[in-house]
Amino acid sequence: MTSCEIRESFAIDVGTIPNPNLFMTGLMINGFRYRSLIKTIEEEEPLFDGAILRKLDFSSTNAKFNPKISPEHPGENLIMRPLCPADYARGFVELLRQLTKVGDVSQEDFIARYKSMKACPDTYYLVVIVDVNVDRVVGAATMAIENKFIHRCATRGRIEDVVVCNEMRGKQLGKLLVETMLKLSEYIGCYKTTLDCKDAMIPFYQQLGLHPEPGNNFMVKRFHE
Ligand SMILES: CC(=O)SCCNC(=O)CCNC(=O)[C@H](O)C(C)(C)COP(=O)(O)OP(=O)(O)OC[C@H]1O[C@@H](n2cnc3c(N)ncnc32)[C@H](O)[C@@H]1OP(=O)(O)O
Repeated sequence: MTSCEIRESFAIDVGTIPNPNLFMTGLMINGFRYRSLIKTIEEEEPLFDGAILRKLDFSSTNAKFNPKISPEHPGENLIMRPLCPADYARGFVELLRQLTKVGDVSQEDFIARYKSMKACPDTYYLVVIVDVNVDRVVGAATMAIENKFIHRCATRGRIEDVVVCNEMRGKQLGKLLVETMLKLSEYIGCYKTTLDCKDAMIPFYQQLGLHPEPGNNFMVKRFHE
């Protein structure tokens, strides 16, 4: 490959990524820069096609947003997008510690889990909100899709692991994350979407159109703490 071809590949690849500035850190020697770029693009590979987030109709929402926000415009200096491998370095796992016990999760553990999710297309939708000013993950939520035989081979969604970092709470991001997950599950065609939460969180989810169903119980058997 000539240096000219290398530069051409660089230009094409940079054009496909959201924030090219992040990718200008490779060595100036052509071959080295190209190799470091490829590694970086892998690190920024989204778990799923983020275009789906822009297709969600936020013209009407269960949540009241004031001011209005959406996946495309989550707030000043914020972006919402699918999880990517580089989010480990952006504090994704640390953020989860504000939700529950996480334990030791090395970068290798994280990448292995990311890859196992990525290998199941249309199943795991992990969305993050990133503060681009500080390049940190400040919010996250998951929707897992379960394919069933019942209800004529229906699909259901489960919302999991909703969290917003302490410093960013009260800015509607929690509502935005859950509303996005609900709209996403509707868009995908789920016949229902559920979540488990503590009693204290019921009012939060009720304002988003979720409600406890009389007669339906949440049962659990725990095998580990
Ligand atoms: C399925 C699950 O994952 S359940 C676990 C939920 N996650 C957690 O408990 C982790 C720790 N908590 C958090 O990360 C955050 O407090 C979240 C995600 C619950 C809320 O995030 P925020 O960005 O602060 O919420 P947001 O600003 O959108 O708040 C919206 C509204 O919910 C209300 N609210 C926020 N937290 C709570 C709560 N714990 N209980 C009841 N209401 C709440 C707010 O008062 C606000 O009401 P308003 O719109 O009438 O003013």
